[in-house]
Amino acid sequence: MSVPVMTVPGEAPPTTAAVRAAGLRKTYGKGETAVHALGGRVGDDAAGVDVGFDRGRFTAIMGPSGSGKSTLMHCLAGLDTASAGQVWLGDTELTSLRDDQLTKLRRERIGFVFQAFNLLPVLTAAENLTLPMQLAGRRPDQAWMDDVVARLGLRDRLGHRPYELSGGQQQRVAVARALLPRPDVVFADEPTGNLDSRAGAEVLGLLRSSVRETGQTVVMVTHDPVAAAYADRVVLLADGHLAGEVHHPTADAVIDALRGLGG
Ligand SMILES: Nc1ncnc2c1ncn2[C@@H]1O[C@H](COP(=O)(O)OP(=O)(O)OP(=O)(O)O)[C@@H](O)[C@H]1O
Repeated sequence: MSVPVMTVPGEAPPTTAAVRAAGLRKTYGKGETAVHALGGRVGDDAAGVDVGFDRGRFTAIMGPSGSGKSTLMHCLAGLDTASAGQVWLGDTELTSLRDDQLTKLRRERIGFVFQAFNLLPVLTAAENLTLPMQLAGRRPDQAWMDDVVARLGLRDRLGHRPYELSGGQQQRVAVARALLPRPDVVFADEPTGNLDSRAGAEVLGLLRSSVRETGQTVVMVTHDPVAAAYADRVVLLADGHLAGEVHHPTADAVIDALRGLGG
């Protein structure tokens, strides 16, 4: 017998993992200079990293410098290959794909927001926004584009080039660019690292509302407990291993959890 799924208006629907990893390990280099960035050494007793990121939720990844946050994100996003273990994006196992298949998957199903905005300086905001979809041979849905542009407060900036925009405006273009193809997951790597606190709060609020209002899945690496408090859940890493979680985080709860790691 199937059980009806009840959703309450205004609340997120029940979730399953949009992206997950099992037994994930990453080692850089070989021999004596090898760095076991994630999950320890292959063959060690300790298991690799098992972690899932719920669909329609905002998750932050935190931990001390060198704990493996970027490595985890890069492996989850198919930007780096795993040394062992598996990564799935929905039902697709990334770790079994060839490079060309991974490139296609990243283009079609993953959105990225980086600390450095990564906008092309010769293109207008509008051209930057639509470039990834054009490269993928897709046409953005006009109503959806209008909605994203309006929500991100970019309507009167679309004809501007990046150097004519503030850092906060540039990052909002980068967020809109990531949201436009309706990706399975948006990965954000220190998205507020180059912004002042007000512009940072705007960008985080936009990521938050994309999760709440459109069910977008967001996974964000950050050092900032205030930024992490915008998330539904914080996953903590230490020395390349999972080291705990904070649900419904406040900045203070995150600071306490990081202190517990010695971070
Ligand atoms: N390409 C690489 N080659 C060799 N070692 C690497 C490489 N990338 C990362 N590492 C090492 O792997 C470990 C984890 O790095 P990673 O960048 O994932 O940590 P992080 O938690 O994101 O750090 P930070 O907060 O400082 O950005 C570190 O010891 C780092 O020096």
